[in-house]
Amino acid sequence: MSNHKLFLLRHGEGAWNKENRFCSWVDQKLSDNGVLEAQECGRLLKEHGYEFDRVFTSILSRSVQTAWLVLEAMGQEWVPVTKSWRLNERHYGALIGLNRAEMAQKHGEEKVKLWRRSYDITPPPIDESHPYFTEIYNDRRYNTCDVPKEQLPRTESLKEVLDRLLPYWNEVIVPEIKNGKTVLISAHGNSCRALLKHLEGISETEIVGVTLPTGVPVLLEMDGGLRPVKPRQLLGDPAKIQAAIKKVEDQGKVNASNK
Ligand SMILES: O=C(OP(=O)(O)O)[C@H](O)COP(=O)(O)O
Repeated sequence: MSNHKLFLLRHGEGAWNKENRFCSWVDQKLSDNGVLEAQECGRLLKEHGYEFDRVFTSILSRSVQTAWLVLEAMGQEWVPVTKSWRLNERHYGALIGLNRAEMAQKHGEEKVKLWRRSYDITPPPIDESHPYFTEIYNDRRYNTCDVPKEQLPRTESLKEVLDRLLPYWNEVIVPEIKNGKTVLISAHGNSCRALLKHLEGISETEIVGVTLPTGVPVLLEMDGGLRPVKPRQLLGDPAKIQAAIKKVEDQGKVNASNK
């Protein structure tokens, strides 16, 4: 049997990617540039001749909007799209809304890197006094989850993202892939990193060095047991992809440009 192809995609640039703020569960839309990134991603996938059977997104608008734009650019708008909070971005707790460069100024770049990229460090939880608490937890979308609202996270490490994502991956997405379906997961920087860690067996130390740029599809080819048969491929111009990764890494530096 031929290998399975799985595509992971971090949505196009959102308004807060541009402002260098931890966005997480705040529902920002794509920026104008993010719309272009998603459309360009769809054109690239179409040029390669890829066809999707199923698309999975989080319940945050930027991942849903990206999936729509990609499918539209590919002429595959009819493909079923399924949404789950389990693909949401990592819940950044009390860090939500804060500017990364200002945090680096205050706490040091190393600390910010640990908050952003380590496997098991959990930021302080969000509480009711946080400026975005009500906006997040009063949002109707969180009444639709498969756990009661009170049990939704108030902060998460990458490990905790993987813990809530894995049941959905195993019970909903894996059967589709094993049935021969080609799947696109349009999600977020850290929900995609968590899944990559699981699929590629990346160590807790090595995952710190994995950063995903916005709007760049990651192709994983896997055998029947869903073990990768070759290294992940980031599709597109390698120089542009490296520059985009550096831009995300630099967001945690004191003199990040926010551009
Ligand atoms: O909302 C976020 O990610 P997203 O833009 O992939 O949805 C996070 O704020 C990403 O932040 P990070 O790159 O510091 O982990």
